[in-house]
Amino acid sequence: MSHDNPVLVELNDINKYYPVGKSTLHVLKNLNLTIEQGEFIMIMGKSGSGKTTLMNIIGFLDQLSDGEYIFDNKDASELTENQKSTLRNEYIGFIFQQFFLIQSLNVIQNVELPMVYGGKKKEKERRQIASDYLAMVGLEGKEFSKTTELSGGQQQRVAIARALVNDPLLIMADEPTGALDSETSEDIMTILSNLNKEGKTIVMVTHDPDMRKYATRVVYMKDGLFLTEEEFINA
Ligand SMILES: Nc1ncnc2c1ncn2[C@@H]1O[C@H](COP(=O)(O)OP(=O)(O)OP(=O)(O)O)[C@@H](O)[C@H]1O
Repeated sequence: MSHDNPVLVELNDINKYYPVGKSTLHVLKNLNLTIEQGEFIMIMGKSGSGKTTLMNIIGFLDQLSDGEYIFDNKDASELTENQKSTLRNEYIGFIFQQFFLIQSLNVIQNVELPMVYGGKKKEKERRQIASDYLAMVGLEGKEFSKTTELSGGQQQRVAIARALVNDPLLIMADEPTGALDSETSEDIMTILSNLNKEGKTIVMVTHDPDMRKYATRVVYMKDGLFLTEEEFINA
């Protein structure tokens, strides 16, 4: 891996504990991870290994218990909740297995939403940007459809467009193809892979080894620890 690119994410010795009854569950164990701009990181591991917890910490959806998190040269521990939600909206685009589209809004309104929250762009500009991204993911003509009228693959395309409209530094994708058939999964992965080739940094969680071919780097997890590929195969 080259070290020419700026570092976007730096996790130093982070731990995450969850209280479970009277005891605590140690979910992430002294993890160190550096992500440079332009990488496509695939976090692989079985159910319960801690992938989603790690993603949630990187995406400012959850707090670490201890350790240091530097995002885009900003120390997360020094950010207020308001600063974190602004950062989440402006710098990070989220894609989830279950799409999480808002059914009471049509397709283009869903895609506009992160710009509405951002409050910086006028309605006409928002509409134009949203429609450009919808065209980019192959959904031209579906702008005013209900989200419930779309196939799973189309819904995930809407979610990808929504994740992109604020031109985020980082795309976080948690099992983005988990609810899709294999052909549709490949279409979605081709979109993500092309975004990465154009320079977007992507972190994706999966338990599907076939997805590794899209990554520039694979991170293996088991029981809250990072393993080498060899350790992972033998585990
Ligand atoms: N809020 C919580 N409170 C208590 N335990 C939790 C909480 N969230 C997750 N855990 C536990 O932390 C561990 C890691 O969970 P996590 O969801 O990060 O794993 P995962 O690798 O993403 O699994 P999956 O592939 O099933 O989503 C699991 O043992 C889980 O039960």
